Amino acid sequence: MDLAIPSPPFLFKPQNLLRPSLLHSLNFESRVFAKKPLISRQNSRIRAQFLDQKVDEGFVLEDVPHLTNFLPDLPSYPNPLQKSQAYAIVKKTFVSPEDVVAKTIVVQKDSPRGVHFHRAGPREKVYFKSDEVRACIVTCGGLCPGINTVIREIVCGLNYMYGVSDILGIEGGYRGFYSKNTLTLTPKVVNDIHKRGGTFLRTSRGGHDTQKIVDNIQDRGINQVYIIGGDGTQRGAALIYKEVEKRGLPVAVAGVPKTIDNDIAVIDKSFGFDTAVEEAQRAINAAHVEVESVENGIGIVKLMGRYSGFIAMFATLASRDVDCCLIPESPFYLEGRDGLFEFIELRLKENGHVVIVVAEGAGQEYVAQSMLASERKDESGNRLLLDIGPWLSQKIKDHFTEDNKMPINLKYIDPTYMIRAIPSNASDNIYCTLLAQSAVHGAMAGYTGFTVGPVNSRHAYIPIARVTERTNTVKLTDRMWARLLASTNQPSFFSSDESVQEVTGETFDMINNKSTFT
Ligand SMILES: Nc1ncnc2c1ncn2[C@@H]1O[C@H](COP(=O)(O)OP(=O)(O)OP(=O)(O)O)[C@@H](O)[C@H]1O
Ligand SMILES: O=P(O)(O)OC[C@H]1O[C@](O)(CO)[C@@H](O)[C@@H]1O
Ligand SMILES: [Mg+2]
Repeated sequence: MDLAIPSPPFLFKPQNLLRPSLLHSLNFESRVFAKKPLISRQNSRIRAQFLDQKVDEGFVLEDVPHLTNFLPDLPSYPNPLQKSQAYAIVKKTFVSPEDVVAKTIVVQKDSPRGVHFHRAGPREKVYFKSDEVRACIVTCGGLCPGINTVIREIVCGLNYMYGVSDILGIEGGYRGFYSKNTLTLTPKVVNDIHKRGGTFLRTSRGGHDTQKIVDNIQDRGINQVYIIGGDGTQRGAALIYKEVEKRGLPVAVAGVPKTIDNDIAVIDKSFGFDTAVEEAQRAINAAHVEVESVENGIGIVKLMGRYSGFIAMFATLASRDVDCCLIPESPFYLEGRDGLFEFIELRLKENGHVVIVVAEGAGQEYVAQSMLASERKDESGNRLLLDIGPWLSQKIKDHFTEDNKMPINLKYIDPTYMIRAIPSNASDNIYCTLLAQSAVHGAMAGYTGFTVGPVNSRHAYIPIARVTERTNTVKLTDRMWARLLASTNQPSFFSSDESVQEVTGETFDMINNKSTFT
């Protein structure tokens, strides 16, 4: 494939150095380049020379859109943080646009440099005058500890760091844009909200109508939109950003990823997750206390996790009282050798009790088969899950009472909403503050269509599409699941002759094409 090299003056502009658009113009496919260069090695050397050796072979930047991409004449201003007391003695007040965060930090000597994201933080120039900003904040999807902290810190960050005072709250999720009046948000109004669970702005599922939302943004003169929500919400945010771009509006769209399930890709962990895992300990502890006090006690705790078993996995690892953890990514079976029934019987004989943690999305096929249920969806189009908890409890009861096999004492605990309807803990609060401030710095700097989040502990600006293109799930081939199996000593539920690939979630999509249960 021949290399169509743009003229050097274009190439050597510093702002062009690392952009994927440039890589595209050089016949690179930015995202797969690290693994699969589309040009020959010789050509890539030519390219590296042209780029003043700033772009090494295998370096990929996941650029985020900027308002000047479609509004080239947009004026910029010195960042008011230059005069901020908060940043007065910071050594390096501003983050260079060339500071990047590596997606993969465990590498070999000869590995390509791989994918990188812009480091989040204040930029030297901003593209909004403080008194011309009209920002809005919306929260969508399910609840999660820490949403109120993010709202509070966006409001306070805009006001204290950038002198912005015109901030609106959109009530009740996406549909609030076109069906509700707005709330006025000031540091005073949001002062205490981080101490409460839930969302001060309320939330909803469904109701995303891009045209109506952007009409409303335009009508109200909003020029910064902060959207807090999960994968569905971020998909909606991407559509809003695209429509804003199509209409040529000077509106920055910033996403803050929120999900109790920790199912958002790329970022290290979602806010509120640690709080939820901590709260889950209380339920697990209660189950343990109950079953320890009776003969042949079996405790079952159901935790959230639609397609991703992170809450169940981390709650199990943290607790040490859990004998077996069942997650959507790891098919399990009940009967026969190394099945769940055999394992329970063994533990009862050994310890007199057993605690099982089950993620709500685990074993859905089983429940569906036994209930002959048809698929139902919520307003956002998410599949409504069948209740694995009572189903599993009943199956275990039936098994042990059949032929008077063994007298058992089964206690079922379902703390589902309790783990997400609480305020965030201290570390999540700090995390939420960083997310909010990063989002504010990014929007003020003119970035748009981006989401914020920590990548290998460094906060970064990530193109929205990167966090929505796949669901973050527990990889059975990763060490963390092995650590759990080593800690509980539970069966892995796959036999050695079975290909691990078949059960890792890497070869099939857990959402659309569920795994087969044997
Ligand atoms: N593909 C999509 N395109 C546009 N909007 C979407 C899309 N998917 C979901 N939305 C909108 O995003 C909002 C939230 O979506 P959803 O209910 O799926 O929750 P979420 O953001 O994924 O959060 P969580 O799953 O963590 O509760 C809803 O208002 C929904 O209409
Ligand atoms: O009942 P709701 O509020 O729609 O939300 C339940 C779902 O939301 C989640 O908490 C994700 O936000 C899932 O774990 C759960 O299945
Ligand atoms: Mg979701």
